[in-house]
Amino acid sequence: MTVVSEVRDTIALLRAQVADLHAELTRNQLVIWTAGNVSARVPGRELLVIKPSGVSYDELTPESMVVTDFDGRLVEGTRSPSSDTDAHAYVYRHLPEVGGVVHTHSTYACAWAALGRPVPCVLTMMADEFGGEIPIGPFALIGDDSIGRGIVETLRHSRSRAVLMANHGPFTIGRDAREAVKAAVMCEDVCRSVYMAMQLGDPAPIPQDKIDSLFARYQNVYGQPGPAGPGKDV
Ligand SMILES: O=C(CO)[C@@H](O)[C@H](O)COP(=O)(O)O
Repeated sequence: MTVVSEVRDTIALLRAQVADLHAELTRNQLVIWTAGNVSARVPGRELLVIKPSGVSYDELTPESMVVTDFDGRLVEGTRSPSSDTDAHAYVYRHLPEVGGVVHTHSTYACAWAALGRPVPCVLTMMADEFGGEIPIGPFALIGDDSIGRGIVETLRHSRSRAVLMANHGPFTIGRDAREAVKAAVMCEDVCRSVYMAMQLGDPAPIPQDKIDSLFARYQNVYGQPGPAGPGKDV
């Protein structure tokens, strides 16, 4: 029995979930052409499911998803994995609580990334979802561990599920892939709202104790009780 066959059912579910979640990127207008990707950790294994590189979102199916190890090596599938696979794998290797990673080039988040300016916490939704500002990560070139390292170093000591990699764009994390997609949607929305606020004047910061209180409520009470757990919008 191979390592993959032992988790075949799990991988089948993740292939379907990851393929479906790419449709959320287009539905929420977070990507153009093929510029963005979603992945999911295979629980208990050093494996991840991610989209193939450069394939149109319309063509993505569960079968076209690929499985790689945490060195980005293809384990299952016929196509080359996303060019951001090394970054996703680095996050899974170093942040064990993370089950999903998303990268997009959404417009407003990229505008903040181009400025290299963190997004200040001036909206309750930011406090809810990100627990504070959305930080900027270092400039890093694609092709080795440097993007992953920048994501992990920035998010390791932050409550934020989003980082804007300088001159590049947003990477988001979650306990699963759906949560990481939600963070990507909310990241773009608050980047747009705060940008608009700044056209009108100086947005008012939220005091730290209020941010803490909003974050605690949203993470622990919001949503439906039950197996999905608090903070899950099932
Ligand atoms: O940021 C980049 C390239 O700069 C990537 O996110 C690509 O734009 C999408 O890559 P694939 O997932 O299709 O390889």
